[in-house]
Amino acid sequence: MARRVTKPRILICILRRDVRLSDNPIFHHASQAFIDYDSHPETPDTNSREDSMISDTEVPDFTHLLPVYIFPANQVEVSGFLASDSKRSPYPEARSQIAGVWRTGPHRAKFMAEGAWNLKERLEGLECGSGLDLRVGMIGDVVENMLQWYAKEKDDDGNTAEVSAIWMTADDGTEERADERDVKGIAAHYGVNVRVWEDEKYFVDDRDLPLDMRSMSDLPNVYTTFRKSLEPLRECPRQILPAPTKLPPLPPHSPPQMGPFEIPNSLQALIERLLAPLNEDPSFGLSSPPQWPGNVESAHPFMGGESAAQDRLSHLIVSGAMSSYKATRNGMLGLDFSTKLSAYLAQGHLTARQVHWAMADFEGGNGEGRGVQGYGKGENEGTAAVRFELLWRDYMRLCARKFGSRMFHVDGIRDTTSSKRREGQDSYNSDQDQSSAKRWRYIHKDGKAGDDPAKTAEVFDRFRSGLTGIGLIDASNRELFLTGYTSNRARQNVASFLASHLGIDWRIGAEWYEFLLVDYDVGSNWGNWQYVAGVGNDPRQGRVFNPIKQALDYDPKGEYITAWVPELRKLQITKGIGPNKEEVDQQRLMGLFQAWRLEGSEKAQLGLQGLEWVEHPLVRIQFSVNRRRGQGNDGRGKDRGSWRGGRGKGKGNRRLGNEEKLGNSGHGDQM
Ligand SMILES: Cc1cc2nc3c(=O)[nH]c(=O)nc-3n(C[C@H](O)[C@H](O)[C@H](O)COP(=O)(O)OP(=O)(O)OC[C@H]3O[C@@H](n4cnc5c(N)ncnc54)[C@H](O)[C@@H]3O)c2cc1C
Repeated sequence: MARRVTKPRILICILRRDVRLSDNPIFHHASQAFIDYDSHPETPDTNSREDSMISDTEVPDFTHLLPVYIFPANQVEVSGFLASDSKRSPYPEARSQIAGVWRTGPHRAKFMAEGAWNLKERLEGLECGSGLDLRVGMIGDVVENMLQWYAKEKDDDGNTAEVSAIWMTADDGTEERADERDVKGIAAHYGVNVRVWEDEKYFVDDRDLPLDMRSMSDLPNVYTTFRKSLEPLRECPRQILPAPTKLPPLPPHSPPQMGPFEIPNSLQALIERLLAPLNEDPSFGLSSPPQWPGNVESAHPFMGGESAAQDRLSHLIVSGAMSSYKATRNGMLGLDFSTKLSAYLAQGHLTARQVHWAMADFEGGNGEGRGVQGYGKGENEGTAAVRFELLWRDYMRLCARKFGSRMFHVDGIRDTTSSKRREGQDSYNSDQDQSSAKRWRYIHKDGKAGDDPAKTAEVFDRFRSGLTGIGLIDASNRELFLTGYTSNRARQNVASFLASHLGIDWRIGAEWYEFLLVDYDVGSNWGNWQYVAGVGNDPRQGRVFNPIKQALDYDPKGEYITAWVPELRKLQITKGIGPNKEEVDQQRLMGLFQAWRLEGSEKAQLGLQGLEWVEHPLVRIQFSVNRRRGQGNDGRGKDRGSWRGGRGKGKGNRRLGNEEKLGNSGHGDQM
């Protein structure tokens, strides 16, 4: 049907962490409104829309849709996009507040670029003239630039194009909410209406939360209480919004990228621009950065984007990995011990309810996975455990909404009374004047813990480089540096080690994770760090992970440690127990877990003698095993041998062993 010839009226959609075509409220409603309008241009039929969220008055009158994905300059370093060497970026470097590390590292920058590019291709593939513009800058600046440009620009017929509305999806991070306020303020100045849609990438839709929880002050401070209020979890998620097949076309003209930046026109060039400033110092400030060991593969070799996310989800169903998830989720090596969906979920390449419905179809026998064990047999242990974990993610997100900048405070979210007192204050840096319940060691100031910030910085450097001398911690930090991923089990140990064994301000660990994680998510990262550091919403405070016992339980053959710490590969940890029979020698395993325990001659033979991390580990954890022959460990925490855990030398190293978190029982508040 021919459209009325009129000046273009543009709906601008700002995309942030909702980089997908399917199950995306913005694209769904833009498509619905457009199709309705296309069939009945004079009397748009708003009643036919599926979702009651959108009312007649809220449907903007638009002829064109301009989706825009913005790399935000405060989170992603954008100086690589400068149009020439002589230009200077108007933005400060995108570095963290305390440790001064990049906020977005190479793994996630690449993943984000792949995600945005994939969406661009998917939109262009609809063949209705749609597409995606990529921009860099602060979100408010980009929007202002666009509104200014449209206010001045004439189209081919001499008409000024008109921006009829701006749509974006809500996000719970403090910076993201500030962006939303900026956009609203700027748009109001230009007389443009802004609609911020519910963020629908979570397991439980906000609109379905129990009434008393909608006001955040009533969000339970304990996950179990939250979960129980929503069970049965399988019945929680809403239906998926279908991917549109037709969208309004891009406007005839769109504002160019504002100077001094320019946007390249291929994915490869986009990635190069993002990585250019990071590549100036590939050691990222470390004196001995981890090097790729041979013969090991990344546990997260996946590329970003909605298409890759759907492929991964489908693989998890048809391979049976989703159904075996409960048994394997505490693993550390390989592709399928856990879902590896976190990065897709964090960037909004995938929604939690898409994961739910893929599993529900399998459980109901009407989806993929025919022939796989459990097909058509309802919820199984694995699929139930995935739902349980997805709800953790929801909970962390709601905590971020509830506690705002308190998520970044050294005392965490526990000190809620003083948090109320200090409401409105940027508490990220307010530790200067607050008395912490715990004395932390800082790298940026004297923490009054008898420490020296310069020394703490050295210790932090060794921690990040995987040179602490504790095998599990070193393997995980090297893996993280090199691949952008490390398992949940390893993350818990690493966070606990920094906060409890080393007594270092947990926030610099969280900043380091923010920099490196491919799946970084503000609520999940800062919430989990707080939880493990003992300043978050763990109902049992003061738990400390013993990385030796944890290694014994979850890496009983030392495979994970030797994969990432190749210096230890030649250490023979088995002994003969009969003709052609071998078993792991627990005493030698202890040498793998902490190399300082090896005999001098053995260290010399293995080339370990004289290495700082071997001779002078950051912490020595006294731990011995007394295992009867033949009583092995099944690698999933079912250790039946006896052991004695003792007090280590590091400060803050308290209540090791018995007080550590439960194994993989799946009970209580375990993450
Ligand atoms: C110190 C620390 C920092 C963390 N930082 C992040 C982060 O920045 N982003 C992030 O997504 N997760 C974070 N986690 C949680 C968890 O480690 C990862 O979600 C998980 O390891 C990702 O791998 P997966 O997708 O294979 O997880 P799976 O084990 O397959 O779990 C399925 C999904 O459930 C969710 N999930 C699982 N565990 C948790 C949890 N403890 N908290 C919140 N969601 C969870 C994730 O979305 C995950 O993709 C952190 C955990 C710790 C201890």
